[in-house]
Amino acid sequence: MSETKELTFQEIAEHNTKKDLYLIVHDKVYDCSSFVDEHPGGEEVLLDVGGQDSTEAFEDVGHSDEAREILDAMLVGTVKRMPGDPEPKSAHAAPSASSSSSSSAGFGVGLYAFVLVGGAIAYGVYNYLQAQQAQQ
Ligand code: HEM
Repeated sequence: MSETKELTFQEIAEHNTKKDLYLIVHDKVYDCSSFVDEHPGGEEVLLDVGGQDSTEAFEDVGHSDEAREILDAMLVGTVKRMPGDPEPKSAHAAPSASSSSSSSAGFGVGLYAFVLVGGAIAYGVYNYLQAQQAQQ
């Protein structure tokens, strides 16, 4: 079994049955046919992503190092990308990029709120002190 074998999306997509099941995880191709019956998460989830990129599904579950070792043992090759093929899926790149921009936006809104509330309190205190002075 050669680790440098390259398979196109079309070739991989043909392996989508229980007896002949290829999955893509992080642009590597794995033959999971022998593992389907043993998967602790059930065969259904593996068949759902058979012949497709299952990187997100695999990473979302937070699989253990043991799961990754099992995966390594089933390696058959890498994905050969052709024009028009889907982009590699990364479970982490998109959320981290959007969360950093939303957190900076959140900081901006929080800063405005802080200035407004602080100004209102200062104004209230100023009025209170003026009223106190007027009474004396
Ligand atoms: C072919 C690649 C996969 C391998 C080698 C694999 C292996 C494993 C292993 C060893 C476990 C036991 C817990 C652990 O060690 O993390 C597990 C659990 C699980 N897997 Fe996978 N898995 C694969 C793909 C998937 C995919 C694509 C899904 C889709 C959602 C999935 C869903 C689950 C779920 C839900 C559990 C938890 C089961 C439970 O705790 O009841 N797995 N997997």
